Amino acid sequence: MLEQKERASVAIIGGSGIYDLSYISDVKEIKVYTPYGSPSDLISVGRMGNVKVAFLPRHGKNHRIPPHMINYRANIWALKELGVKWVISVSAVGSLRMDYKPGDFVVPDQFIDMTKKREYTFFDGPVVAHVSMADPFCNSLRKRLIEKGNSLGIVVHGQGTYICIEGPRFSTRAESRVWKDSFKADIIGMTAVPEVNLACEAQMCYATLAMVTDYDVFADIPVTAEEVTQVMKRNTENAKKLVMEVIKDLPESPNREDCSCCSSLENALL
Ligand SMILES: CSC[C@H]1O[C@H](OP(=O)(O)O)[C@H](O)[C@@H]1O
Ligand SMILES: Nc1ncnc2[nH]cnc12
Repeated sequence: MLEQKERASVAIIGGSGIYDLSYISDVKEIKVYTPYGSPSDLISVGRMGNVKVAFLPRHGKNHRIPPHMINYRANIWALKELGVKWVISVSAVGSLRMDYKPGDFVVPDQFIDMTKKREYTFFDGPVVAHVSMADPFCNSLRKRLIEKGNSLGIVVHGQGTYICIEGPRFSTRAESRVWKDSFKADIIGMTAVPEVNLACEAQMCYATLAMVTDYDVFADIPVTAEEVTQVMKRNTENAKKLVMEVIKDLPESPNREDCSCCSSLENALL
């Protein structure tokens, strides 16, 4: 049940270090109720130019929810309730390769799921769905982030495999070696799964703008939470600018010729 009649076509889910979005005007904070309980926080609904935008801080405003305790289903459900079609997730990630440097952005095209105990689906029965995850991130939205980033002179790597660990702890050195050398993952974080899966089930276009904050634990000095937030703070302006420029040019609804996100359930339901 919705408390009000606010709508938005685009949502930004802010990760570590991004708890508000200065570029939104006419902001109203709203509470959205879902069958899965409360989203991570009130949702800010406002405008960027002519586009109606919703903003949700994934960990809550004071970073009080750790990655394994986030109610991903409530978050995605709430955004769907608001009419959201496009979701841009901003996330801090560790790098597993030297050429993806702290401060660079990556727009991942694949993920590897190493999480252990999350709620991964809206389809717990009696309706059963097996949604394709071959290309989990929306290619149309990814392309917009990459091209706009390049035109703004921001370093955006256009490909990457995001390995999602359960957290909240960081990896051991042995684990990091496996992610990097055996699994050939490029970046590491704790939140893309099941956020992206659920967005696919909800037939929304979803892409991650990942900001590299550290070299995980294969560097001499292993990553710390303090390091992640400091690097993120120094680079949030670039993230916000890029997101805003992409949103300004987004059509109200995705074009079916550019991606198949809004028909993801067509061959998935049993
Ligand atoms: C603060 S260090 C680890 C934390 O940062 C990332 O969060 P997010 O993806 O929401 O930016 C990572 O996934 C961990 O949750
Ligand atoms: N090295 C790392 N491992 C897991 N999540 C992260 N978020 C930012 N850096 C990370």
